[in-house]
Amino acid sequence: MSLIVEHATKKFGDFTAVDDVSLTVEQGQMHGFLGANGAGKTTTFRMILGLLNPTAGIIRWNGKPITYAESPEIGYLPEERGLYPKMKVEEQLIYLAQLRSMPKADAKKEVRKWLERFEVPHYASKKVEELSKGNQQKIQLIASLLHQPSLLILDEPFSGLDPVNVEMLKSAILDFQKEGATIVFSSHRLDHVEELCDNMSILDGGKIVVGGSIRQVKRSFGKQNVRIKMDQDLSILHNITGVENFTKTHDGALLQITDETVAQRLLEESMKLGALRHFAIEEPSLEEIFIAKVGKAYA
Ligand SMILES: Nc1ncnc2c1ncn2[C@@H]1O[C@H](COP(=O)(O)OP(=O)(O)OP(=O)(O)O)[C@@H](O)[C@H]1O
Repeated sequence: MSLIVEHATKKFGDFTAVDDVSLTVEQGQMHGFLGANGAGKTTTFRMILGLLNPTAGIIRWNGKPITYAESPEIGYLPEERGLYPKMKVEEQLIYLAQLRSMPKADAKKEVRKWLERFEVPHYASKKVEELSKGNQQKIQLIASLLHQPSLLILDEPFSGLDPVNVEMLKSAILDFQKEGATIVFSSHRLDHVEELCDNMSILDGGKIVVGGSIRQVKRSFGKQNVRIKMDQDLSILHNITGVENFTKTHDGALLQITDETVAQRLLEESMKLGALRHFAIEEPSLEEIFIAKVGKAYA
């Protein structure tokens, strides 16, 4: 049950919103889809969902080209609100599950279970518009996974949530993955992607500029960081060949180096300066990789 996007391109008139995007998400994997505003994430999701036809390329689910007919197998949490504001929560969730071929009695049982899990059972007979933004997001997530889809597409699932609710939704999504679902999600928080995903893609101007397993992406980036904790002034270390960036921290310094061999030299030089409390080589963060590849910070 893998998702395969092969050379997908989407043009709106002369404008290319998605440009030759290819990626594979194996069954049970969680794939992080990153990109600044307008990079083409939602357009790619809409093609995967069969809501937009690619101008070129093909999208396969379970080996077959994806069409709208597969929609009961797919769960989608759109970035913009996709719920009826005037309809009551429970009634609406049951209705949406039935649209995806779930029998009413099963839908009712699942709705109760999810409302309990997300600690909102008392909102069952309230209209969606009466709920806070965060609670509407919980209902939106329930709507996307209630019918037990095997492919889940989540566009910014954690937006508008406080940290406690982020954890609640994260654990539900992870449980869903453990049951075998294939998940693609976009987020403006790189730490969420780093924590949850096996693989990732960074989209820029409709093109994938970085893709693969997070470990592999970090390894192939080459550059690493060295964190040093000591009381002496460390700014002289900035002059060592291979030190690309020097940031003074409250307890020492963080240096970006071109490769691991520079770390050895840094260790020797810092030991000459005085008593070393801490010296560690750290892998690059996704934020650093994003800035290097896209040329601006991600947020
Ligand atoms: N129906 C459309 N007609 C014309 N242009 C469109 C259409 N849909 C999207 N676009 C354009 O395609 C580009 C990609 O949009 P898309 O919504 O896929 O980006 P995104 O990565 O999801 O951005 P965001 O993070 O802001 O949601 C944008 O420049 C957008 O204006």
